[in-house]
Amino acid sequence: MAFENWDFTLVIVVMVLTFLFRRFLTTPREVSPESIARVNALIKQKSVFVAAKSYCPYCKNTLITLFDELKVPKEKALVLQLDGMSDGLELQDTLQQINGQRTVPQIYIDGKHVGGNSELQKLKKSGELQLLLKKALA
Ligand SMILES: N[C@@H](CCC(=O)N[C@@H](CS)C(=O)NCC(=O)O)C(=O)O
Repeated sequence: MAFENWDFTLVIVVMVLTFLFRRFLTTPREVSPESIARVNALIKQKSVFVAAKSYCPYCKNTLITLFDELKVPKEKALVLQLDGMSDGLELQDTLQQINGQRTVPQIYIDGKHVGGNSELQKLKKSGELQLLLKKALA
């Protein structure tokens, strides 16, 4: 019994150390200026830009908020599912280089970085998101 508890503790310790190592000691891959220019152009291509991953629940929530609740017209938005793209990792590295955020979703409205789903939901609650979208889609 006592051993089982130690096993569990060890697993937790390894998970925490792995997280800390990945979070603080690994640097993102170098990305080329061309890649930065390409991603900046993608961000500005439509009024709304979302970089997502198909299995990500935060991304699903963001897409529901934008398209189902706030009725953003699909043609006004560029949604990239990074996990379905051969250069998805490079795009994610480049986004991280541009705005410092690693996680998805990454949301831009009118070319401006909004953040992830939690920031989007906060903006929706305050009513700011609706105003931002109204301006961006006008
Ligand atoms: N607080 C973030 C959480 C987002 C998050 O944790 N996303 C996960 C996927 S569900 C992620 O990006 N993990 C790293 C990765 O996929 O590279 C938000 O609200 O957007």
